[in-house]
Amino acid sequence: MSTVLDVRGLTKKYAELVAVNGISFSVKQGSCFGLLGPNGAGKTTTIEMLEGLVQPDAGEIFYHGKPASRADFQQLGVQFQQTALQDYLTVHETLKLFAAFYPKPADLAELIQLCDLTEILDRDHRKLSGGQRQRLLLALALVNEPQIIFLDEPTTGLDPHARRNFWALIEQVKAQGRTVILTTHYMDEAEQLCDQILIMDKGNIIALDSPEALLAQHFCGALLRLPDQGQDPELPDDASWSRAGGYLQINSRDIEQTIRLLQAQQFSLEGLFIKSANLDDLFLKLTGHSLSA
Ligand SMILES: Nc1ncnc2c1ncn2[C@@H]1O[C@H](COP(=O)(O)OP(=O)(O)OP(=O)(O)O)[C@@H](O)[C@H]1O
Repeated sequence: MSTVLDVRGLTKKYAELVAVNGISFSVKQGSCFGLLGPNGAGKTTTIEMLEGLVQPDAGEIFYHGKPASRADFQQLGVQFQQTALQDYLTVHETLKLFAAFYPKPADLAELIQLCDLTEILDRDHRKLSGGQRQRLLLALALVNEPQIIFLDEPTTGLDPHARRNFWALIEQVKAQGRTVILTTHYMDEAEQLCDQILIMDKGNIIALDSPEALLAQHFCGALLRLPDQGQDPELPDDASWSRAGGYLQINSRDIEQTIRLLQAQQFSLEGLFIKSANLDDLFLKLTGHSLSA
């Protein structure tokens, strides 16, 4: 897979605040790249620099191996969280309006089928459900046939069924060889869709790799969670533990040995819960708080 986007030392300052602090990463064609981080981490500022909307103070952006140009920015597909659409237009009219902005728009019939808009073509776009609106916004972001598409929290506020439908749609967009750059507050979404994730905090990269590699680097074995009983556990060196949200969380390679040790140390096992680590746990470990919306 070739590299479609290469970012080196990207920096943005607002007065004394370093919103993005010299970050570097690259994105492969046809992959889904997830940008995650708590509020104020610098995700939006980063995305806006990549989209050509904000001028970096330092660093370089390369699209397809060349310094980013105006033409590159114009060829991006961008799905905003909030897009002001023309009132009183139907879904079909809105699509046609957006298509008219571009010299070589996508085939609208194909786009309508891809984004599953056939049933709602004649509906006023203000009367759509959350999932339908997101599918329309995605179609609008694809109308200029972009090879790289930016999605800003595309499933926020959708019900689980609509989120899963939207994920299937993203998979189809990826299968067409397009590259997806996604910001999300949902860890399960990142785990499901992203080939690579970048976790930011206070303008810096705190983790960058595939979800599987990051979980393997930071966790071994399973996670045991039990209600915090105010006592510190004594565990072997290869186990680690932390306290959060009224729970004691232990990452241990040997579950049986850990349970025996806890019992020997007079911990009650009532409420004990064992699970494998996911990106939520990773986020909590790296930033000290959960990202779950
Ligand atoms: N135009 C601006 N002027 C001054 N400060 C700004 C501006 N834009 C962003 N910031 C600051 O830069 C930091 C990074 O903001 P940014 O919006 O990039 O974070 P984020 O990770 O996208 O957060 P969120 O998840 O809340 O959208 C924040 O401290 C924010 O207050």
